[in-house]
Amino acid sequence: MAKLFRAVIMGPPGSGKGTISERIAQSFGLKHLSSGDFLRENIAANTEAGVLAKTYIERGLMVPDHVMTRLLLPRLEEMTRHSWLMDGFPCTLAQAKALNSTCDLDLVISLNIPYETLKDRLSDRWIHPASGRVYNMGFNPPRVQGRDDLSGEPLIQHDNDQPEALVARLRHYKDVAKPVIDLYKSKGILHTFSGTETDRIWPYINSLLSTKILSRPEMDTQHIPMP
Ligand SMILES: Nc1ncnc2c1ncn2[C@@H]1O[C@H](COP(=O)(O)OP(=O)(O)OP(=O)(O)O)[C@@H](O)[C@H]1O
Ligand SMILES: O=c1ccn([C@@H]2O[C@H](COP(=O)(O)OP(=O)(O)O)[C@@H](O)[C@H]2O)c(=O)[nH]1
Repeated sequence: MAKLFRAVIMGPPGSGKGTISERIAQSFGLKHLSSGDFLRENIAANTEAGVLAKTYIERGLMVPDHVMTRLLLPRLEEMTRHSWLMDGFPCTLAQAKALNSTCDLDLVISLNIPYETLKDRLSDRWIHPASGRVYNMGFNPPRVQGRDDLSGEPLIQHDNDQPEALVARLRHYKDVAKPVIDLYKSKGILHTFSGTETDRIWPYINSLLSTKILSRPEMDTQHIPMP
């Protein structure tokens, strides 16, 4: 049986984590796990963690680490038979350390995208709140303007995707992500991709994952030591 593969994708808001995660999930058959989707599911189901998380998200704040870990780690522990890619978690060093105690990651993808690009993308990002499906008027517009392709329900924009809120969000991301990135760098599993277009970054991510995922079973049978 092919060895299980666990990866994380990191990047500032608008860097394309969701877009790239979907492509990875489709091309490599990994499960795409999203912290935002987990939170939305818990909010919809009125779980204790969901009710608590909602009070932070509504104020545009990050959900505290202990709520995030209590919510996500049990879900990951259930996924012992699946390969997965996690998008949106860990965000902080405390979350990364908690994740570390649960599983060994094979790979971390970090997206490094210029500010102007993030600003342009986010000011044009439209979201279907119930599913978390994301559109952009230039890049992947909905079939009917302002409506979700699958449900036909209205799309919304988030206030904190507008340029006024973005500078503070990016500063916050840089502050909290730096030690997480340093941690994964020191473990030798960090791969950083820079650029302004997902379509141009994607071939590099695709070929990296092709080598990592396809070579693993073969490496196991031949007992080639990992570098
Ligand atoms: N790992 C996390 N730690 C703390 N809070 C989180 C985490 N992941 C998500 N959240 C909370 O859930 C909200 C929704 O997350 P989600 O990833 O869907 O959207 P987002 O804030 O628009 O992020 P992005 O713009 O990077 O896609 C976040 O704004 C934040 O309040
Ligand atoms: O090359 C790209 C990649 C993404 N997007 C759009 O940019 C926004 C942010 O992408 P995503 O939600 O995937 O980023 P995340 O916040 O998850 O990192 C969305 O409206 C995407 O449709 C874009 O215009 N060009």
